[in-house]
Amino acid sequence: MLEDLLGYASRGIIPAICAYLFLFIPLRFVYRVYFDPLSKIPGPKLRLISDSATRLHSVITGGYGRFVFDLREMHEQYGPIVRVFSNEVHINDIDTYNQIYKVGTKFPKTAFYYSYPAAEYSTFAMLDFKAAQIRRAAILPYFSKQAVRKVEGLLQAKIDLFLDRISEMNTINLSRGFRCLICDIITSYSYEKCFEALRDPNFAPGWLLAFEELVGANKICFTFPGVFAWMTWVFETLLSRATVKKLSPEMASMMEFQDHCNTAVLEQQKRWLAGERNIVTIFEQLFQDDPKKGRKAATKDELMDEAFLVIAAGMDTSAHALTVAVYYLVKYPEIQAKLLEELKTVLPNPRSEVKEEALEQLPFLNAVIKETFRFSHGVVNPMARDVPSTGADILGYHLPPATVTLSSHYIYHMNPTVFPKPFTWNPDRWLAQDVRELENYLMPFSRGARICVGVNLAWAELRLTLARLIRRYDISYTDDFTDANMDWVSWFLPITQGMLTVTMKERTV
Ligand code: HEM
Repeated sequence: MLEDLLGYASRGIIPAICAYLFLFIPLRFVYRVYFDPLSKIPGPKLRLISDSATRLHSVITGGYGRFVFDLREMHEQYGPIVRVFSNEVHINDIDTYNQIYKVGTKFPKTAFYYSYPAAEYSTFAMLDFKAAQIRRAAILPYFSKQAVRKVEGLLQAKIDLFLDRISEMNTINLSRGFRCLICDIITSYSYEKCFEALRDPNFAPGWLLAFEELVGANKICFTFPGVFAWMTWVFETLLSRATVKKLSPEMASMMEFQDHCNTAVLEQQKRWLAGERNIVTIFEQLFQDDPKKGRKAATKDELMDEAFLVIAAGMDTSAHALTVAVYYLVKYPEIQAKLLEELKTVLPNPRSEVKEEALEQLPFLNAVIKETFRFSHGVVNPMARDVPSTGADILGYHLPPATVTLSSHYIYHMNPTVFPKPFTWNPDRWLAQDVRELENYLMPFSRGARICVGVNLAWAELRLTLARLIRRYDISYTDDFTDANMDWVSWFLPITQGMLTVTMKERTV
């Protein structure tokens, strides 16, 4: 009986698979290449055989991590718009970028690319314009320039600790040190729960190592977000924490880290609801309804995901930018010397203190940071936005509703016409008479309705940390450091192949 059933099943399944492979896929390929609405858009045709197969291939070979480099070549070959998946086009045209990423845009985020577990209920994953605007409006006041100025003391205190800690170390892993610094700033600033990462003897707390280990999972997370969400659900809901620990200590460590964030924000909510008002938090508005603004108090899931998001969004981005800056300042001593001379005008002694306000006035420091942002990119995977229900006419093609448009900042930051010798780190280019065109092509924080919430905080972190670090220490690479350590691949953020390891000597004058 069972054998009969299996026989019938296999007799049905095998022809179905054959029909799918030898009839459906070839016919669909022909349709995609010659007949569908995107068929006129140039691009490599083989990718159109199967999106899933192309993605799977890139996971196995690591190709998706190099996708942004391939995109540059594709644009050189095919022009400013390239069809990269059956329903996705990548665009390299600044006017189109500024239309898609403007305030009041009609292009929402693409669900497929914004469904990360742990950020599912956060601002980041909100697709609806109105809902996102309401949520952002509740958080943005805590990230305004004035708000960041108010907590400058907190930033300075963490930077003091960082600078003192490195004086105790022989060799310093700066990639990790910067992450610890930024993590402690964000967690203290956002919900009073400093993770004390800077106090770890080697800037290597367990959760940070877990973060690094889990980068491999990014391959799945950013190539097949749905699959990753499902795997995370299994880890979180079906398995006990002890089992997760046995199966994947890294995953367990990450979950513990998340638990800390969750506990901190929920504890704050409890205190706030009990009437306490003297709380350092960026979530105060989210603890309460605001009928005038059409906002309901955030749910538990929303609060927990927002708490995790600020670290996920703010830690590696800022820390990577700091790493890139120091890497190049050590590589080019003459540029570092020029910066040091400028810094001495506001920091007379190696251990002097300085306010961000004074650093804002230093042209070369700000040029160094802009050139650093051009190289660190922020989010480096192409950001995905859907064509609205009206369709869109872009670069001579009509894109039907729900076509996915992709834009990689890397492509703009490395534009050779706007930035001659684009791969040369050269802060002086930002000191030219007219830098409007350069500014137009620099968008590490994205633009418009969904621009990064933490821009002012990130600038303050970069200005204060770089100025005080370079003024106080003479930095050299360790003997085993090589430039290859700083090569990166793109797993949403740029992930370097190794660490920036340095030795430092206190300056005496
Ligand atoms: C150098 C530092 C940083 C860079 C380059 C950066 C870059 C970006 C970019 C490009 C986006 C848009 C992503 C997308 O649309 O897919 C973004 C979003 C966001 N960033 Fe940042 N970021 C930085 C630091 C921070 C910091 C310090 C925070 C807060 C602590 C933060 C919070 C956020 C949030 C909440 C969003 C989501 C906004 C939304 O979806 O509406 N970022 N960031």
